[in-house]
Amino acid sequence: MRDDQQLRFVKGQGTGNDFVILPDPDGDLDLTPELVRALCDRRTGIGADGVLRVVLSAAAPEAVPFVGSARWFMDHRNADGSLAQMCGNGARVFARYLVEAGYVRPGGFVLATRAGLRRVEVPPVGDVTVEMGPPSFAARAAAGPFAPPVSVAGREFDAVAVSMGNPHAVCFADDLDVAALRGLDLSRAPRFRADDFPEGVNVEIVVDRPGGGVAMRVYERGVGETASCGTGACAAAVAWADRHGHRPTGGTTAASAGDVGGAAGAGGAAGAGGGVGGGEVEVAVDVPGGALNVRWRADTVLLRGPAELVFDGAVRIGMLGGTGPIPTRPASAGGPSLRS
Ligand SMILES: N[C@@H](CCC[C@H](N)C(=O)O)C(=O)O
Repeated sequence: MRDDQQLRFVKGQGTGNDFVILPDPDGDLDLTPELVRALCDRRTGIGADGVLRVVLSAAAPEAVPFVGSARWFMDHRNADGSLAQMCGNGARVFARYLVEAGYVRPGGFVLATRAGLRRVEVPPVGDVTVEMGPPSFAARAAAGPFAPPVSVAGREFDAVAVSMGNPHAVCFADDLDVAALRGLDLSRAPRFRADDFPEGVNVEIVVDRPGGGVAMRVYERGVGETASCGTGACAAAVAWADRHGHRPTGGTTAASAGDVGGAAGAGGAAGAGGGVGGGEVEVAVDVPGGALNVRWRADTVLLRGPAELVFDGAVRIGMLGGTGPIPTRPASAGGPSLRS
């Protein structure tokens, strides 16, 4: 519900990666970068790492190709107003919202995202799982393995470039333990060659976790340091497993279905340190905001973790720094503006 002055929202978070959820089923809201920045401002707005606009696929021009497969489109924006292809924690929070708001029954269903269709599994209570699709390791055909230099926290790394729909540079800090990882200064943006990451990149710093798996911190494209990043956790997990020679075996899992892959959320030992079983590789990923579980299968990666709705309310748009009345889509326009 909204009027010219107020915009209703729900605040959600998954392992501390937090989002302003804007219900906009019919796509009436013109979600400008300025409005996103104002909502996400932690001093003068609600405060969040990003915005999740909840819109019917039929009302989102980008999602029209998915209308037959996914009723809802996750319109994710970074806190700086930019678009991202995918957000793993966002997808889990978005799915939890759809269930709690009564739009979808608990269980398995499919979301439309800018990276394509993503199957989620939302139990009535407890962790939410999203099927993230297969990772893609970047390689430079002629020049051998691609190890782009990345400078972050005052250190230089040869990163592992992994796409989870969005770009990641995974940096292994082999000489650091978890305590030393916590002590790094991530206040400054990482540096990298624009040619290596023309769309920018999310940067993960990764160390071994006692008991197996990894601990990581992340500097997100379009946000800054965050308490967690779901796509980053998947990128870190598969890069770590691959580095140790652990790759999933077998072909498409029995439960897979078309381009959204297998049934998310089935099986898997919570908190497993890292191991291979039944053809899949399971990796525990600790982030500053909590713990995530990643399972890498031959055809997809499953991300599991908490997703909570924290509070809801109405924001007085006129009071947000630099914004005027709520921007609405002109009746003649084909859909909401997707300027980045
Ligand atoms: N926090 C997200 C990733 C959000 C998008 C990212 N900042 C980008 O620009 O690619 C996640 O949980 O995956």
